[in-house]
Amino acid sequence: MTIAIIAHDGKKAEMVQFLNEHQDILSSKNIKLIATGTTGEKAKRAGFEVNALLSGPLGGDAQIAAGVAEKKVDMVIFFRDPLAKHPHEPDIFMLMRLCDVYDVPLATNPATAQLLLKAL
Ligand SMILES: O=C(CO)COP(=O)(O)O
Repeated sequence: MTIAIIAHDGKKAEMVQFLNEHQDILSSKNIKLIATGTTGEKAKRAGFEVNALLSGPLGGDAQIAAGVAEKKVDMVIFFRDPLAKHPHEPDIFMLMRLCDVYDVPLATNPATAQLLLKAL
């Protein structure tokens, strides 16, 4: 299955920590990771194999949204920063909307993401 990982700047450290804490699941279940650009680079530097797409503000969220619509993405882990403004807010809402349209599990914080991974 393909899991998309995305983190806003204020949440990238939390994402890397989350990935490290769940390394066993993420590397043992035939899971492929895709990510927005900068999140993907950080995950790669932490030792994960990730397909890094465009950076979020440059269309990365939109690429992942397209993957959801094309049924190529099975789960989205998106650590959003609710205390920051984002110039690409419309893309962020599009991604979340399409997860609801296509009934794709979407976790927007580590507690929910942990529950989703445990359910695999
Ligand atoms: O902006 C993002 C999600 O909306 C994340 O993009 P980056 O991973 O490229 O920073």
